[in-house]
Amino acid sequence: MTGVRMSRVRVKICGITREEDLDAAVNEGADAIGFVMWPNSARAIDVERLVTLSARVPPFVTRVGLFVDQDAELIARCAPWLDLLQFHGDEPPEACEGYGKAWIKAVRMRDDVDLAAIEQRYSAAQGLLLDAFRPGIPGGTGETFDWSRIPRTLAKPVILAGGLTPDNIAAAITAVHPWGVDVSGGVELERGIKDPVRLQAFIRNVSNRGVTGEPIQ
Ligand SMILES: O=C(O)c1ccccc1NCC(=O)[C@H](O)[C@H](O)COP(=O)(O)O
Repeated sequence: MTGVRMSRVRVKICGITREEDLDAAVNEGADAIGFVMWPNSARAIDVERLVTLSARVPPFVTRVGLFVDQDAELIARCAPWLDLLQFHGDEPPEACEGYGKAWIKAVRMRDDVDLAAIEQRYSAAQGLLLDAFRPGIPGGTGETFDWSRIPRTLAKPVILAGGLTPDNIAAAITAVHPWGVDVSGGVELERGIKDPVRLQAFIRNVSNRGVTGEPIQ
């Protein structure tokens, strides 16, 4: 049987801290690389490391910087080394703008979250990254959430995150039909250290799916 490939699901590998992990992700075909600039994370890098790692990213791979309610001055210092900003805190929309970069809004899927209202409020965001909610932890929890809570009616591209692994990614794509997927802990040996085997399996398992979640023949 020949499958019709309508589109492909984009993959972001998040929490990159080392050159070898960056190279492995890029060589496997990652569309985007995430750098955690929030200093309280075990996956955090500083601006100096960002400059070094960012320079290693080839053309057509998106460099994404993650921020959690951080100073405008720090974000502005990072921005020249990034293609896209990802905001995980309570930043109002105005605080996400003014850096000359496209940005996405990370939304933690608390029980009472109103995605339609968030989409309206953050209307200038390029997409919504939907992640698990755990009190006090702004991201990278390694936990999934109930994917059926994501309405099909959102206008913005959805990036699915939270507890994705090589084993559940096919089911996640089938359930959500996301524009993209984002993984950190599911491809790690330990925090900030990626496992090349899991990385390869994750990206290959995404690449084998179209937007319908059906295998591509
Ligand atoms: O990874 C972190 O430590 C982190 C800290 C603060 C804000 C965001 C963070 N990560 C955000 C990501 O984009 C993760 O990739 C996403 O939350 C999924 O993580 P995981 O559940 O481990 O795959």
